[in-house]
Amino acid sequence: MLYADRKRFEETGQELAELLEEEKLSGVPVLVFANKQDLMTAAPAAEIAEGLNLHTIRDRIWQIQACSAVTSEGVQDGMTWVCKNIATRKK
Ligand SMILES: Nc1nc2c(ncn2[C@@H]2O[C@H](COP(=O)(O)OP(=O)(O)OP(=O)(O)O)[C@@H](O)[C@H]2O)c(=O)[nH]1
Repeated sequence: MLYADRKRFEETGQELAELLEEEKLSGVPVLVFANKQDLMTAAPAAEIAEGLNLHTIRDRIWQIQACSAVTSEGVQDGMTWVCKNIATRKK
């Protein structure tokens, strides 16, 4: 997911919250890539986490990973997190 537009954080956060209510996704870990970090204009990961209200997620583990698809920085770290946490499903 790419979030470049700060005005849409609230809307995106709402959509994410609705998605996470889906029964099939119950307890499934959430990883958000804060992409485009090679650009000065990119919102920092902390700002995205705040904007999407990730800190209100209590029913599963979640992570926000700063990355750049252009330089590939952070991409591997995010995927490693997925591999480590994919089997953990909070009941
Ligand atoms: N500088 C930079 N550009 C990126 C990065 N990731 C994607 N882009 C560029 O951003 C543009 C949009 O990429 P898409 O994959 O179409 O993403 P999108 O979600 O449809 O659109 P955005 O809202 O721009 O994220 C393309 O020109 C990509 O090459 C990145 O990490 N850094």
